[in-house]
Amino acid sequence: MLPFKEEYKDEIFETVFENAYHCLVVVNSEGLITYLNNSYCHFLDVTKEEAIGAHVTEIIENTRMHIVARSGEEEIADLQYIRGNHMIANRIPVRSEGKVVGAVGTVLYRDTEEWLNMNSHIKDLLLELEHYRKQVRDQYGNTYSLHDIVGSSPKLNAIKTKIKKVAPGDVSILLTGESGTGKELFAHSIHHLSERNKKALIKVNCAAIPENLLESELFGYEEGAFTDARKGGKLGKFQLADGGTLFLDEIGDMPLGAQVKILRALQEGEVEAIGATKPKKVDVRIIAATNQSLEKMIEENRFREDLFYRLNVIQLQIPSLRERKEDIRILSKFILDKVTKRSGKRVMDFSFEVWECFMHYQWPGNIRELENVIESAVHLTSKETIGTDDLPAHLLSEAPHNHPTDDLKVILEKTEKQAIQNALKKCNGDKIQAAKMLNVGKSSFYEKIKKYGLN
Ligand SMILES: Nc1ncnc2c1ncn2[C@@H]1O[C@H](COP(=O)(O)OP(=O)(O)OP(=O)(O)O)[C@@H](O)[C@H]1O
Repeated sequence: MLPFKEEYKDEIFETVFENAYHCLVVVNSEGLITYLNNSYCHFLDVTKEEAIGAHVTEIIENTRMHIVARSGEEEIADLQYIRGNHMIANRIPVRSEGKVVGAVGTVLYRDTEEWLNMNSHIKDLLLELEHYRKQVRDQYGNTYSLHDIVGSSPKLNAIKTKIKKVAPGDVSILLTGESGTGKELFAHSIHHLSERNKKALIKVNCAAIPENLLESELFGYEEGAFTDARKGGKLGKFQLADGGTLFLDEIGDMPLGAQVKILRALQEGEVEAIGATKPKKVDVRIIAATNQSLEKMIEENRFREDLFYRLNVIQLQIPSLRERKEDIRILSKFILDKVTKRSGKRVMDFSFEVWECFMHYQWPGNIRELENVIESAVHLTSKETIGTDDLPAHLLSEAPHNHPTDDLKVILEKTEKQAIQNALKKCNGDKIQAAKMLNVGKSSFYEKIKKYGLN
């Protein structure tokens, strides 16, 4: 084949790039746009002047071009949501002398009948997927991952790191911690991170099931096993969790009789439904949780030592809220956002005094109590900012005041904390500005914020 004449090169490029139906973008290795064709400009409603030189993330929604221009790994036929449409994106790295120097991206966008049909087909499929996801959520309860666990205190981060290490295995995990610290949330994230996440996490609240029903709840029964037995029998929680995870909540409330049966099921890997003629193999991972001291219960002969060792292969102690006060702010904001979205009420923030109160209160009911306090305050308040008059009285009685017996160090610390809080309030939470206002270095300011749990 004869090569094109050099003088047609520009025309060819012009035809291929500018008059193409698809959208085309080129970025350099820093992710800055070096070229955007007319179709794409038109679709994004930007001019070439605005786009060229800008970082691609500022111009194109959900783009990954800057990532490909760095990683050098091409991405073909990726679904990308831009301006209300599901587009098909290809991202191809450009190399020069073995080095990645940028990337070329195309998104398929043809304003034709087929594309519109395909787009609505995808929308339809996504709706269907959401429908099934909801069904799964309704059937098995919500599923949560580590991302849903709000907070970044060193204590919480240490638990998250440990969870990432132990979740993939099959070992039993015992979650201990006061009521309301989030044990159930952690159980979900362990399941989510494990290889069992395609199967269900089945929860048994050992405290909520009457002793005489526990066996049939856990192991199920066969048709005709007893007078009220349902036609066709009933699967137990162990069978439902087969291949997945069984979460035994409030394990300390499990009666001794049922403890023996659970131990047998775990040791032998099989369960026998009531009225069944032979046991059936089950493969479950156990996560148990308790807010009681099982060691103490063993001493009092209320919990079996052999079951304890079986469950306690890895123990994760979830810290109370008062042990990680650094998380109170972010948790409160997260909860406020959740409650206002649900209630539709416009409440934006907490007053300075409320923060003060939250930081001094001991939170015996932990995050569940924080949720209740915020939920009731949102309903009670008539302002956009929750004030102390929206809080229950017992929270206020723990508010701080200088004690006559405080030594100088304590008084200085209280004053320092107050000054930092005031500065942060004046600067709308902007730490760098607040540090400047108080004339302290950035790193020492951050240390103090951490020390006083103000982040
Ligand atoms: N880190 C967190 N981030 C966001 N929400 C949290 C967090 N920890 C707990 N919660 C919320 O607090 C509430 C109580 O949590 P959860 O039921 O998991 O506690 P628990 O330790 O299992 O309590 P109990 O021992 O009483 O069963 C839930 O609504 C949960 O979503």
